[in-house]
Amino acid sequence: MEIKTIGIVGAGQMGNGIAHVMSLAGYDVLLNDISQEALDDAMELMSNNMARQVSRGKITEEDQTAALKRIRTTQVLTELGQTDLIIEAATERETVKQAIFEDLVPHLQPHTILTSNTSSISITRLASRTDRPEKFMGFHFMNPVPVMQLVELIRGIATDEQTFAACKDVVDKLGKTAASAEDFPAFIVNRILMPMINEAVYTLYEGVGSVQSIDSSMKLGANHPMGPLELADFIGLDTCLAIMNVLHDGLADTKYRPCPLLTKYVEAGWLGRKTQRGFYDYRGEAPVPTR
Ligand SMILES: CC(=O)CC(=O)SCCNC(=O)CCNC(=O)[C@H](O)C(C)(C)COP(=O)(O)OP(=O)(O)OC[C@H]1O[C@@H](n2cnc3c(N)ncnc32)[C@H](O)[C@@H]1OP(=O)(O)O
Ligand SMILES: NC(=O)C1=CN([C@@H]2O[C@H](COP(=O)(O)OP(=O)(O)OC[C@H]3O[C@@H](n4cnc5c(N)ncnc54)[C@H](OP(=O)(O)O)[C@@H]3O)[C@@H](O)[C@H]2O)C=CC1
Repeated sequence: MEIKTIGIVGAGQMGNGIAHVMSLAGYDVLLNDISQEALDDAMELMSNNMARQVSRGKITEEDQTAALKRIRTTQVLTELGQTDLIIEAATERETVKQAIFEDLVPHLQPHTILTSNTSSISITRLASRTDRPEKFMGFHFMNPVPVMQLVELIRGIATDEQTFAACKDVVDKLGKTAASAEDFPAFIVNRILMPMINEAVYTLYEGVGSVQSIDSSMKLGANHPMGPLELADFIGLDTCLAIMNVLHDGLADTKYRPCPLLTKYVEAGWLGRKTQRGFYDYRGEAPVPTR
């Protein structure tokens, strides 16, 4: 079955990036969020990001105009039932995702494929709450979506071959590279990346280094494009903590214990770039370390 229309749930940093690349690849996109403000912000951000791509010669102005025309927004989740493929990219909380899929199910066409952009949560468990576990899988983009080459594709226990092939075809049409991961907590990228970020927070917590020295060390000493604390702020500290909790609960090993300092930042509402404060304070001209 050929996929033509894509529904995206959640217009945060991932939802807007996914809508951006899907529309440029020629798909009709219906973007949903509970907040009209989030939908308006996403449209503005996509327009700005595409304008930058135009100015760098990566796409033409015609590409940008045509892509933006292919995106519709809605606060009514059930309208997404008319699309061929749904990618859920709402907050990393299992109860939120389950409620979204439960609301969607009665409104889906028989052929609609359901996927989640979850960073860590069991695909098999999410699928089991729907009417179509065979047409359900993980479709995990990396941040920032327009720049990062990888998409992790995760089969749940019941995912069928046609569903996997249809999603792989979409990844190919985006010009990105698919990696297949088994359905275990946090899959491949976050199973490896998130304990490193958590360890960087422990390094800060134990006073081994400051925010600046930890980030500089990993940038200059290990050639990482961003330091681990800068990257944590970029991902969102709430998302980082949620992933560590899934690893800790799902693998029952103390080596995945979330650092209490990470928990404290999240409890303070200091979630990183999206709230303007995390391991750095972004409210001034240049980011200032908060420790
Ligand atoms: C948590 C999960 O579940 C999984 C994850 O996603 S984990 C996170 C994975 N992501 C990473 O590890 C990102 C690590 N960081 C990087 O790779 C780089 O710092 C970065 C690509 C984000 C920025 O690179 P940089 O060189 O510092 O900055 P900058 O020059 O501004 O950007 C590089 C290019 O990306 C583009 N870019 C950056 N953000 C963009 C966005 N949101 N949309 C479109 N283009 C963007 C820039 O326009 C620029 O393009 P050109 O090459 O044409 O100039
Ligand atoms: N950040 C990252 O680097 C990556 C994140 N992911 C995953 O992508 C998903 C989204 O993350 P991200 O974009 O960073 O998160 P954000 O916090 O930026 O965005 C989440 C969006 O979902 C909205 N939302 C919450 N509940 C609902 C709902 N019931 N229906 C519709 N929209 C809803 C939120 O609205 P409001 O703000 O009003 O609550 C918000 O606009 C998560 O599962 C995350 O793990 C995957 C790869 C990388």
